[in-house]
Amino acid sequence: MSLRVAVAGCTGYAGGEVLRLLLGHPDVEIGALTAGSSAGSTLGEHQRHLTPLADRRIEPTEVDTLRGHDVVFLALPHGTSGAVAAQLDPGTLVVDCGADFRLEDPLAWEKFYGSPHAGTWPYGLPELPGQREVLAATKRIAVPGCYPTGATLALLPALTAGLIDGHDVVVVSASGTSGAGKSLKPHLLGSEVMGSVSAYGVGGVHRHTPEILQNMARLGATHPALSFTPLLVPMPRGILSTVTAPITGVSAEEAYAAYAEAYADEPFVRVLPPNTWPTTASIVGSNVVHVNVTVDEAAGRLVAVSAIDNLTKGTAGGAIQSMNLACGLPETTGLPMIGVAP
Ligand SMILES: NC(=O)C1=CN([C@@H]2O[C@H](COP(=O)(O)OP(=O)(O)OC[C@H]3O[C@@H](n4cnc5c(N)ncnc54)[C@H](OP(=O)(O)O)[C@@H]3O)[C@@H](O)[C@H]2O)C=CC1
Ligand SMILES: CC(=O)N[C@@H](CCC(=O)OP(=O)(O)O)C(=O)O
Repeated sequence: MSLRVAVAGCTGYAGGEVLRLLLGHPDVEIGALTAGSSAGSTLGEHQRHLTPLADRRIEPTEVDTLRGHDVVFLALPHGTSGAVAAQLDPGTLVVDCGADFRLEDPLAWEKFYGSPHAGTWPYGLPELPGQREVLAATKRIAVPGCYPTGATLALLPALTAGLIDGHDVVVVSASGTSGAGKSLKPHLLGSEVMGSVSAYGVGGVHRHTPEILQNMARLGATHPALSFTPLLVPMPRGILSTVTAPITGVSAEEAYAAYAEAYADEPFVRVLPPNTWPTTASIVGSNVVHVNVTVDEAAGRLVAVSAIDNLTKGTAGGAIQSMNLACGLPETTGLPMIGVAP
């Protein structure tokens, strides 16, 4: 099979990672590359690491340019995907790396994004129960946010195995700076970021809060309640999430066994050996998630930790994993399971 694939937003971090992975995908031919103000320049001027595509000319993001492809990846700012997707053929697979179609509740969308809700597409997290079947039958995929991917995969076995009920979940996630995109932001200047860790979106206001809650409900949380705090750390890639929640009558060994069983057949999720804790350095550049869990007996809480690469499993790798399912390809096709170290 050779899928002709277009990437809109090819000069950004998400679009660049989609292209890095597509270049290693055996069933893909790279078609149109589009962006905004960069149209007319070559990809090599923006993505020096994508050497095989360095001389490719970037086109404006127009529907006529994106038509005629089997798959279109949208890696555009929030709020721009809906108008483009609406004009694409219903038979074209559209994979949106942005947030526009992730949330089911229009009120939650309006509260956290401050714009009208564009709609809801099948959610591109294959590890959710029943989701592989949904993704195999769709032409529209909403790629999860990077924090929701890390937090949800840290929580999944605890909720599906009934270790916790989800009424008091605390998530603290430390992210690398690429999560914020390439555009210039004063708080991301080197002098501001280097040598410092900072909290932001504090107090339940980060826009990934409703997305994590939506996933918790889907995993069986009866009264989902979440406190989510993101941290910005001076590294380019990676997210380390710690998740805690009240637990009663379950030992650390039982919690570990539940996680090991839940993820035994997942190609991209590895539960580390007991008392070995995830590090972002181990998964950078790969589509792999490292997870572990224990019970803090004194606090009466389950503690789970996950590490993902925000651009790979957290965006582009997850997007291609879902594309593979939607195109009837083996789910792991073209996706790296090997990180880069040191
Ligand atoms: N970074 C991450 O970890 C993650 C990002 N995402 C999502 O992916 C999307 C892109 O994010 P990211 O790559 O970080 O952002 P960047 O700012 O790095 O890139 C944005 C891209 O969109 C293009 N663009 C901007 N405005 C327009 C426009 N009006 N019309 C057409 N193209 C436009 C830019 O082109 P130009 O160079 O011409 O301006 C660039 O290619 C966002 O929706 C984001 O939420 C999702 C998960 C994680
Ligand atoms: C470090 C950092 O700034 N991260 C981004 C999240 C990036 C991401 O996954 O989010 P979307 O796809 O929803 O934009 C943020 O907190 O806004």
